[in-house]
Amino acid sequence: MSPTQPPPKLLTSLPAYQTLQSIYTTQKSTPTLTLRSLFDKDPQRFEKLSRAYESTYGPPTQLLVDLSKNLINDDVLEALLQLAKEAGVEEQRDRMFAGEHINTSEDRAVLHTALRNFGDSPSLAPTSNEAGVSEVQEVLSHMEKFTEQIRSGEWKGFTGKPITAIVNIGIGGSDLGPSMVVNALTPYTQRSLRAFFVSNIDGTHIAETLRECDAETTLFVIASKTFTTQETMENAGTAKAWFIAAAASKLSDAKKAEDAVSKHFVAVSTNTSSVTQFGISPSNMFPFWDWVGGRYSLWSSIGLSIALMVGYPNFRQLLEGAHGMDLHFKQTKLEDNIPILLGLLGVWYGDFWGAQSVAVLPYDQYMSRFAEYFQQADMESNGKSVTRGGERVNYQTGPILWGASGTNGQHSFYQLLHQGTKLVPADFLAPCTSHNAPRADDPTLHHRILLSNFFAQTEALAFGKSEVEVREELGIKEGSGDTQKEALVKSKVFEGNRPSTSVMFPLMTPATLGALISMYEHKIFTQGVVWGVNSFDQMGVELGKVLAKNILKQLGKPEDVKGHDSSTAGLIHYYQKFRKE
Ligand SMILES: O=P(O)(O)OC[C@H]1O[C@@H](O)[C@@H](O)[C@@H](O)[C@@H]1O
Repeated sequence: MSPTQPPPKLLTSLPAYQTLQSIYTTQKSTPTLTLRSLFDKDPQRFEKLSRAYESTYGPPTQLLVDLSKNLINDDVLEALLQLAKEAGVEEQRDRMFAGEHINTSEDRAVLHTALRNFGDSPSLAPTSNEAGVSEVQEVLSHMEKFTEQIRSGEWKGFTGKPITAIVNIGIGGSDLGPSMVVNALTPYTQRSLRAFFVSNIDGTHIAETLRECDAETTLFVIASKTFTTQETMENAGTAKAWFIAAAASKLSDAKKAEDAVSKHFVAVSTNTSSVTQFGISPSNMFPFWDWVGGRYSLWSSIGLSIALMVGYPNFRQLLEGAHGMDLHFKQTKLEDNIPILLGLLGVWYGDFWGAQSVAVLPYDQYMSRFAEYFQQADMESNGKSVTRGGERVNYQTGPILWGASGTNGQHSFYQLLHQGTKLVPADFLAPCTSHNAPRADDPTLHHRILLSNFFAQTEALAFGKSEVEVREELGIKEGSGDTQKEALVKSKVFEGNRPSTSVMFPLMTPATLGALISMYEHKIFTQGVVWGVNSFDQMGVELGKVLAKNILKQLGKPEDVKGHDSSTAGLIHYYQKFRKE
């Protein structure tokens, strides 16, 4: 740990924690935080508790973040902001931007924000002289040149045909970001190019993808920060063997087939020697640096597949949109700082109301992978139970994050959101305008219906339907004496008071998406600081990897299966009995 960085205090030891705890306990006995009464009492609640974001950098980008349907009043908000101060959110934020090694366990800087700083905002630039920061623009230029060559057809495959399929082979941060963004920005993609993302070691993933591809027109992007990840290396090896076999049969020359690899394989990594060893020349390599965390890497050359699909200018706008939000996060006072407010709300629900999970619910089909992406970003960042100082926490840290795009979720899990026994704070996101107007006679019909559902759901969650209303609707007076009818009344009641945050934006554009991702990254950061954890390592993924390597060696013969508990040994023996070679 750098000497300038004191070990964090436990959240429960902060004075503002006690204030919040007492507000929570008091309101439990005499409910003060009921959304119906909060809205009734204050006609200005929406104006007071919604925040409009307008970018000051890059393409004009707007977001409306409505916090008013959250279980907060002035006292809660004040105490939460005080909590952010006591936890040192602003100081830690400034350390991150400056390039201090805030990833203490790995002794690394955390500078994904430097990847989207084009030099116009010196106040956000790192002061630490971290190796690689000065190369960012150079790598972007290489990406720009290469993506233009592929998209224009100037870059030819080994038989002289242009590239028509991009296969990104990577996993975790080297997969989820690019695949989520390519999906979200589908309207901006070059439709003559198809994108595939292979991540799983399950041979089905690569096999099904290769069935769709033609070696003559396919470009493989091998994306791995470390270039040692088992899944990626095996999938890349399989793709290379498939390619060489296809090229050899076409060219009838093994040497020429090997040479053809350079036209069809590029690498994105921090590990030049392993890339070279794999057989990809450094000229076909797009580097990045150890200060870019895997789950924060889509802004780096890991975004190559994005740039290939949407074009470099749109990729740049994605980065600019994110930078606009970085400026907001760095420069806006706490009470208007959207990522900080979102982060504090999460702490309020997790550590005081006992919420175990949060739902992310985009009403935009293009954002169907948004929740999946943020599962890694959030849960791998803050799923920790010791602080940066090594102290075991005595409170909840990162939530379980889940979600699906609207309206699909409504016909699936929303029942639990409305009437279940668990509190699930939810973020609802929606664009005001859709990219699609599938019906000629009424172009906006689908979107109007979609958005009416978006508005209705947060209203229903917040205000519910009281017993009085249900009785009135059914015409059943209190104490009717009919047990069946009484049960029906109870089952139709919606308690309401279920919190949500709504995020709206004019249209899903590259810059808007950049701003949204950056907003959530900084929310995760804020929470990590409040909880005192290191949001930038992922020690918890290691043990399983080590055990799997050992087990792999024992899968051959039953007598090799050693050193396991009876369950694990029994499962391996079952596999050995039924497997087919
Ligand atoms: O990009 P590489 O190095 O292949 O890592 C891929 C993924 O590996 C996992 O084990 C995690 O550590 C992720 O954070 C990471 O994104």
